[in-house]
Amino acid sequence: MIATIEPSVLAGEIYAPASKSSMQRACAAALAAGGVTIIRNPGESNDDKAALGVISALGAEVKKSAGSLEVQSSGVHAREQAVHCGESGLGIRMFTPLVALNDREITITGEGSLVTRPMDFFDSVLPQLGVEVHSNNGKLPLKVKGPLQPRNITIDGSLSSQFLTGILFAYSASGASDVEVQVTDLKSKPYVDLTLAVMQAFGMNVPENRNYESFYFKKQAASVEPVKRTYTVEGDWSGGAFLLVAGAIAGNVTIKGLDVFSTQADKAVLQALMSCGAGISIEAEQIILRPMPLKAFHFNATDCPDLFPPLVALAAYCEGTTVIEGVGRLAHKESDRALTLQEEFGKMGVSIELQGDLMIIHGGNQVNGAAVSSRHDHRIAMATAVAGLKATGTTTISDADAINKSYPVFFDHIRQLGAKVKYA
Ligand SMILES: O=C(O)C1=C[C@@H](OP(=O)(O)O)[C@@H](O)[C@H](O)C1
Ligand SMILES: C=C(OP(=O)(O)O)C(=O)O
Repeated sequence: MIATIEPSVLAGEIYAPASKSSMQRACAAALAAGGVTIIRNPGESNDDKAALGVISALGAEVKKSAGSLEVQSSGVHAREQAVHCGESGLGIRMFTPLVALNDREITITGEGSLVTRPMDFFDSVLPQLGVEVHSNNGKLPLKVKGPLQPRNITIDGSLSSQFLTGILFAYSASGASDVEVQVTDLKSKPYVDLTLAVMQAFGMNVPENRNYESFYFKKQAASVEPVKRTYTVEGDWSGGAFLLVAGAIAGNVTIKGLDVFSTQADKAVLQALMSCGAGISIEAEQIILRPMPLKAFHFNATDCPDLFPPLVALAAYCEGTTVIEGVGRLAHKESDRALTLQEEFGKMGVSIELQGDLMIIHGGNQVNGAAVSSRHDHRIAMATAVAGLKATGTTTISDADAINKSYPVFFDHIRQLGAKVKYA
């Protein structure tokens, strides 16, 4: 799909989409905790659909009705020999340890950029937990044969928090008792808070977080009886960040459905918006943005790496030199995002330097509409679209359907806000 964006003035209100981080965790928890779960506000992104496919393959019954899903589960009991994680990094890293609770060999596959993303973690960690693993030199497909046994272990958290999320789910689901997961150099810490919050909401055995260096499952007797529960998927601060930035540069917009008390990492976009002098009012039920002259800002995105793309779009319109820390976190996303941002924004006349862990964006100059490519990275498609709203001339984005990974209605939403956007 090619999307075409013309300079636009935005006005109106919109609900943020469902968070794929919250939705995929809810799927894992509904499977692992057992019982009956009603999931309200379910996400419909490709990553969310993949998660539903995985939990069905692992034994859950999923029934859809308007505005909600019902998931019935008696724990992890695979009924397929293969599970497919689509293109979801969280999906494969969270579900692989859960797949490994089974005592027969199961193949785990993925597609698109996921086949080139690193999974070596499993080669080194799962055998320590009694799991046989075969990977394709640290990449997909994986074959695992459990059952995983929770043991005291130390893992490396520097590449991604997603592996820890998977280990914690699997330990909890397999009755871990008096066992500790130690983690070194953990990055993206708030995502682990979200994992623990979802486990808590599902009545799972939640480990004690000892300063993000150790997660201790205390001694426990029997597991809790499966119950009936309702979980509402949170609005998405990651997708919402694009709407907030669009409002800050191109119009008066009201965004609803974002919980300011969420543990989502990307809620930190509010700090960046405040530091650049955006016209922002944060109210109980909504956030209102209006365009104001913007100034360069300094932001550390080490623990919220998905904010780089919307913040680059914001920085392009901020007078002066913006510095964003955490570039090292971007190499293994859907694309090598630091380079992709540099090259695609470069086509729009936005100069970006990469200096070690720092991204330096020279803002406040004319931003030109241009022919750019998402490189099949959903956040690049959305960032260039937002930048195009205030650019001079037309922006065309090829491979724009990459948005389906996290926010399939993104272009519809900005159109509802008044963006001049065409896609076919
Ligand atoms: O747990 C999650 O929901 C996610 C964690 C982050 O990954 P890392 O932990 O690899 O930074 C983030 O980039 C990803 O989009 C979603
Ligand atoms: C990197 C992302 O997701 P994941 O790692 O789950 O594929 C993302 O959504 O930007």
